[in-house]
Amino acid sequence: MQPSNHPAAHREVSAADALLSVDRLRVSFPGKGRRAPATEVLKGVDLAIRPGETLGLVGESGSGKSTIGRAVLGLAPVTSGTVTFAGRRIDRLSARRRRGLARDLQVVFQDPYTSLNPSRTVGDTLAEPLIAQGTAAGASRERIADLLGRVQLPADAASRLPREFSGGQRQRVAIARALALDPRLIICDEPVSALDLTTQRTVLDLLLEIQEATDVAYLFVSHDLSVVRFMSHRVAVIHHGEIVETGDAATVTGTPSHPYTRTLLLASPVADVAEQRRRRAAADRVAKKEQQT
Ligand SMILES: Nc1ncnc2c1ncn2[C@@H]1O[C@H](COP(=O)(O)OP(=O)(O)OP(=O)(O)O)[C@@H](O)[C@H]1O
Repeated sequence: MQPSNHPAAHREVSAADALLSVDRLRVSFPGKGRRAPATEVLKGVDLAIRPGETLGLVGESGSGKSTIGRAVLGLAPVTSGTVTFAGRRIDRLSARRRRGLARDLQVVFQDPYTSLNPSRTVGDTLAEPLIAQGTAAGASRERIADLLGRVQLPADAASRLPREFSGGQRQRVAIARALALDPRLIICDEPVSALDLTTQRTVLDLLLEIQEATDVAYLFVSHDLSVVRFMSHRVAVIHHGEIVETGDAATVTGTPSHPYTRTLLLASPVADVAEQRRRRAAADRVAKKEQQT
């Protein structure tokens, strides 16, 4: 394998510019049996995101994408390394301080069918973070109407239950909940993979519109290179728990320098058969050249 170009690329974002910085992050999960060895899932990951920026994180299933998001949220066991948000270390926060961080750091999960409480109305779901942060009931009703408008759901959605909505509409509710406290960063963990193609596009467009209006930053996790290319300013590629390539989205997804990214690019479906042939030919040429050297 070609050496990673990652350490140099990580310096694209200086510590002073970063809203989120993940440095040499290692995460291990304990083995299943008493004697089973621990599995190291993240092996020294470095990432940085600027305010208002989307960093796409792409890699195949099991590569460790969600674990990065979960570690940032304090939900995965960090063995070593640091996570810094807005200049403050957040990798070893107490539960109370972690709750305080919810104002600035939110998440949208993959599955809109399990991420919403089925017995709570949409209005109650949206009120929860507002009330937890001390917003008065009257002000939160207004805010809920505003949030529903922002995600293009009707005002009467507040009195309905999740089961009355389609997958795409539920994901809009999850996005509205994430936006409730005007966060600075949202971790979007495969936010459209459970949706059909047309619905995917409308949800992605909505996320872009929200970013344009609020300057929120996204860590956008997906196994789908074409979705990541569409959404991201910069892209990081993860393979077996290591970042193998980072750079601006057009370069990483158009002329990748790491063989693994080229494999991902070939696996990414394109409607144009001629374009797919061109990609294959280009990849074959690079592979031949590498064999010769
Ligand atoms: N709580 C856990 N305990 C043990 N192993 C875990 C745990 N969570 C994740 N893993 C393992 O860590 C590895 C990375 O998982 P992760 O969910 O981060 O991958 P991913 O790239 O997001 O893949 P996918 O797109 O399929 O979710 C997998 O092998 C997974 O089985």
